[in-house]
Amino acid sequence: MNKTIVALDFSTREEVMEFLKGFQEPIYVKIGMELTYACGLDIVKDVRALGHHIFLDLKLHDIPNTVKGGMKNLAKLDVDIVNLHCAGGIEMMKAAIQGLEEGAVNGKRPLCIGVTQLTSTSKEAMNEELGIPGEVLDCVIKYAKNAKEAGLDGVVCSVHEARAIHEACGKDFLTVTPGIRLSDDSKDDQKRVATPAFAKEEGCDHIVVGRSITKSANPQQTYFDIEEMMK
Ligand SMILES: O=c1ccn([C@@H]2O[C@H](COP(=O)(O)O)[C@@H](O)[C@H]2O)c(=O)[nH]1
Repeated sequence: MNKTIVALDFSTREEVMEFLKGFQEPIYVKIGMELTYACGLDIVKDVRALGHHIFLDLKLHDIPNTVKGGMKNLAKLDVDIVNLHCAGGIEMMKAAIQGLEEGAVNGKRPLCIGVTQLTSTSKEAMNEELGIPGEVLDCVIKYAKNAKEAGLDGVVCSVHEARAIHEACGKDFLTVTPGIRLSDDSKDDQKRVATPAFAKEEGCDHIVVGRSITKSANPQQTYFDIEEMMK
């Protein structure tokens, strides 16, 4: 199974198809809000038809009944992974799993993972803007434990929290880590960043990589280089 999940943060179907043309074998891709809001959920079917694995990153966060209904419909798309915000609470996460089970295709529901704290959130922003005191790690672990209690399959976190999450929630509890940068000195919206090599060291199950691949001079080569680093 590919360790790298490529974030298809494009705004047109043409850009997606052009990018995927470079891959003869199935890869793991992430379809998020930029692409979904531009192309609708038809893009999921188009990418699936090419044989790629899909993490549908729509980060649901609403009252339990609404999330349950939303997840029931997402399950029918037969994607591999869906997600939600752990901040919605345990009741909401349990409802999500119920919805996924009700919508499951051939009795198999997508994996469901919870976003703990966005990798663009710093300690300062979490404390001062979001009003959550303490260390990011403590909040992330608390949310991961809640996710596990609710029956989720894993969480989205930064590389820096993956090891502690596996210790707290078990090695089979998935850690999916965005905020991947090829050098330590990159400065953009991501705050809790790490290299693929460090992700491997910390035992992350999957890394999510967007711009470092899609905006590189040779995206396919960059993808294969990163996959090699994760082996
Ligand atoms: O905490 C999170 C949750 C999701 N993401 C998503 O991952 C990619 C990262 O893209 P880069 O270009 O590699 O920064 C993007 O689609 C985010 O929506 C995240 O970054 N952090």
